[in-house]
Amino acid sequence: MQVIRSINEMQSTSISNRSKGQLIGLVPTMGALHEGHASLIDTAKEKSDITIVSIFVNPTQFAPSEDFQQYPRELEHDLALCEKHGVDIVFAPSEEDIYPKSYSTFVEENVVSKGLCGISRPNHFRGVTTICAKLFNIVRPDVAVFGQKDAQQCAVIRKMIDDLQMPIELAISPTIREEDGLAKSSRNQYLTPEQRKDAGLIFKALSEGKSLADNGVQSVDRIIAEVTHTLGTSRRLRIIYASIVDKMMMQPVKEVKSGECLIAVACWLDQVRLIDNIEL
Ligand SMILES: Nc1ncnc2c1ncn2[C@@H]1O[C@H](COP(=O)(O)OP(=O)(O)OP(=O)(O)O)[C@@H](O)[C@H]1O
Ligand SMILES: CC(C)(CO)[C@@H](O)C(=O)[O-]
Ligand code: BAL
Repeated sequence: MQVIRSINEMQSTSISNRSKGQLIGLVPTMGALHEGHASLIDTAKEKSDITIVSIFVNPTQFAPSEDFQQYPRELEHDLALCEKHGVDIVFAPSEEDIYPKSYSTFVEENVVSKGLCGISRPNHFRGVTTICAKLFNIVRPDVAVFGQKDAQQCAVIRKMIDDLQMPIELAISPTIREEDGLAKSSRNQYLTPEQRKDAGLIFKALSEGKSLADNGVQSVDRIIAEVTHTLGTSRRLRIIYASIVDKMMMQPVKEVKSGECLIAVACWLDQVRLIDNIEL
């Protein structure tokens, strides 16, 4: 496995591999890798000849009040996981190379990114689309793999790829969960044992909502009432949003149509912000 830190070296390596006809798969990450990331790597390996994992904690997607400084950085552990899963190249650029002092160009999607997390994290997706556009230009992937756990992120990236005619296939990998259903996430590390117990309520609430829909309930209000009721049973949990939206544009729906929408939630578990979703 090769570890590349230089942007120029990553770009020339990819250009050379592409010229040999090799398909390149990219898994963009912020590191602190877990089984969720591992399943994205496995998906990338199935779809490409060369699998590249990028590791970069992207400052532009964090608000000044958020956890950029505190975000876990565990390069040795990450390299071991990548090696174990047969990654060919880890691309781990420095912040100064990605955003030199003179940096001034941003990519912004203006519809899909504005609701849900876009309300409480107004510049977040602008940071995500900017870093992904840069990674796509540097790594030149044929396929880029993202996790369904971040459903709005997937929809925003899909729209950017489409709007900007980027020649990239978007592959979406299912959410990998803990035994009690909690979506695996690097931020789960922040949870105390008591908070970790209450975190299981998020998937419980989503599953109860889905079960109503599976039993023919089409009323958005009825399903959201159930979801918020369950989340409300923990005094530690504060709901940021709980919405039913269409899968492509992330806009609120009036009525549940099976196969077309999902329940998305974000909440504060004390000081830790968690998101999850379930397809209906
Ligand atoms: N449990 C999971 N199942 C599937 N994909 C996941 C899971 N967790 C993260 N991913 C995906 O991994 C990619 C990189 O995500 P990231 O490095 O931010 O990890 P994370 O665990 O989501 O961290 P965070 O706590 O910051 O949300 C994203 O495409 C994300 O959707
Ligand atoms: C896609 C991403 C790596 C961009 O920084 C990040 O938003 C993430 O880890 O989901
Ligand atoms: N996986 C989402 C990255 C973030 O919350 O910044």
